[in-house]
Amino acid sequence: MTVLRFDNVSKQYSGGRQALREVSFEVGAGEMLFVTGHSGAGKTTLLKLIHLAERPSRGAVLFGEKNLLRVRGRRVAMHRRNVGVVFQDHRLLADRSVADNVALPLLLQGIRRAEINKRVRAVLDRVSLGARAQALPAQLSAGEQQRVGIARAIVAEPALLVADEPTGNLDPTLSAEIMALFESLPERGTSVLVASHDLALVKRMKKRVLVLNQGELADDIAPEDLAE
Ligand SMILES: Nc1ncnc2c1ncn2[C@@H]1O[C@H](COP(=O)(O)OP(=O)(O)OP(=O)(O)O)[C@@H](O)[C@H]1O
Repeated sequence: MTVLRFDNVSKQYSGGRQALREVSFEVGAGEMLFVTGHSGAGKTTLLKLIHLAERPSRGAVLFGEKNLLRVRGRRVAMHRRNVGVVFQDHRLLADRSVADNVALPLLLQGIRRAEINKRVRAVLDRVSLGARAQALPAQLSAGEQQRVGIARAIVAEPALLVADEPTGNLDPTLSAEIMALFESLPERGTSVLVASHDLALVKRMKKRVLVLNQGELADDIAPEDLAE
């Protein structure tokens, strides 16, 4: 089963910059893969087209059976329930506790408070932040804040998680912990697409790698073909 399909997708920003050129690939259910490339190669743009922060100039993005071109208005919020997003800069609400930040996607779905509390506790335990549930984001380290962002992105068990440089500012031990968490998601039904320019990390993970070069999909490397 295919979770995501890019069909000859191009993106030209209104400033004239061509960020993506005729990019085509598919992501299967239960797959974890990376997208890599130099700064400006188009990684963030590619992720934005998936969570509808941007629209393609040409081509189609399909999410399951759905052509995202047709997802407009109120349906955008519904689509985003199925896509968890981890931003490099966390984007946590500063005046809400860790638990309240993580609860947000479930609140938007109208889930009962008791059920929300249960799910928030479980996901905070998974990212080893059970003891910090009542802290404010500013009271946490950068790595802890990133883990809160990840907890918020996975709490609603989306079909796909997209993460933009999720280990950008983290030390190697924390990066490894976050990658281990991501690796555990496919068996729970969430596919994972991670944008990273950290080639050493990408190679270590031994997953499929999409390589972007100036907006073109220059390579689509299977795990077994990754050079040491
Ligand atoms: N909103 C925008 N308006 C105009 N041009 C943009 C916009 N966002 C990105 N670009 C341009 O599109 C190209 C691709 O940018 P993008 O952020 O997707 O690359 P990236 O691979 O994520 O880079 P980085 O690793 O530095 O984050 C760049 O040339 C960038 O300057």
